[in-house]
Amino acid sequence: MVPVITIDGPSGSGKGTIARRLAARLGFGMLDSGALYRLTALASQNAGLAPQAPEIVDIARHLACRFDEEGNVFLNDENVSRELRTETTGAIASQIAARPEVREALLQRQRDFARAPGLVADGRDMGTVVFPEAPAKIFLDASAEVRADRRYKQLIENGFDASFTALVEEIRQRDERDRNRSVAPLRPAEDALVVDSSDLSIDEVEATLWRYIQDRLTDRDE
Ligand SMILES: Nc1ncnc2c1ncn2[C@@H]1O[C@H](COP(=O)(O)OP(=O)(O)O)[C@@H](O)[C@H]1O
Ligand SMILES: Nc1ccn([C@H]2C[C@H](O)[C@@H](COP(=O)(O)OP(=O)(O)O)O2)c(=O)n1
Repeated sequence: MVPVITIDGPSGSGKGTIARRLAARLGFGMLDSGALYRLTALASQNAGLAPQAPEIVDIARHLACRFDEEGNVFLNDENVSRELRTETTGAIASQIAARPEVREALLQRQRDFARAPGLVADGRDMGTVVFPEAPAKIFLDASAEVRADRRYKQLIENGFDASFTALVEEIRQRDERDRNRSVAPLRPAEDALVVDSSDLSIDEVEATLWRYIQDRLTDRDE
């Protein structure tokens, strides 16, 4: 079986950053599962649909999207990388993601990303639902204040308008919805390594996870 490394955790915990570093180091592919929920949110908004509209299930099932090597994301051949990262899109993605039938529509597409030589997959339910057999599972966390601060800096750096106070509230709401939904709620898999990165640099997180992954992938080969 293709080795999969799962990285789950709340918004701003550093999943995407660490997933990119680990994938590059291992020469593995990447799945940014949040992007699929964000793409569904964007396509639904473009079609003028509310988050509860029944048509959204079909939109999720037939998403015409593409990811390139530089991290760009395309929806119907249009580069939507920038729109995808806004907090508004994140909030709608979180609402849509609470619907079991939307999650089901995206399930196989996510599993299809597992191809040789391996995959690093980040999201909310990678270790619990999508890849329960993964040999290495990580749950990345950080305090809500630290996560809001990171997101604020990231948005400003990328030229977006952002309010720190609004971000703290948005992150709080999204955490609550993602953790308390009935299907695939955000939680660590029983066999996940939980790392709180509040007081760790990106390099320190990477070093800790690298050791864990080496151990897990070696165990598997024995
Ligand atoms: N350990 C860390 N210390 C400081 N900043 C971090 C750390 N991990 C991630 N970041 C920064 O926080 C921001 C959000 O990280 P990101 O990987 O997008 O989080 P997620 O994918 O979990 O939402 C990015 O600007 C990233 O560079
Ligand atoms: N595997 C996943 C990935 C994302 N989601 C939902 C819940 C999240 O709030 C949104 C956006 O996820 P995304 O990982 O892009 O968000 P962050 O980068 O962590 O802020 O999608 C999910 O339910 N399951």
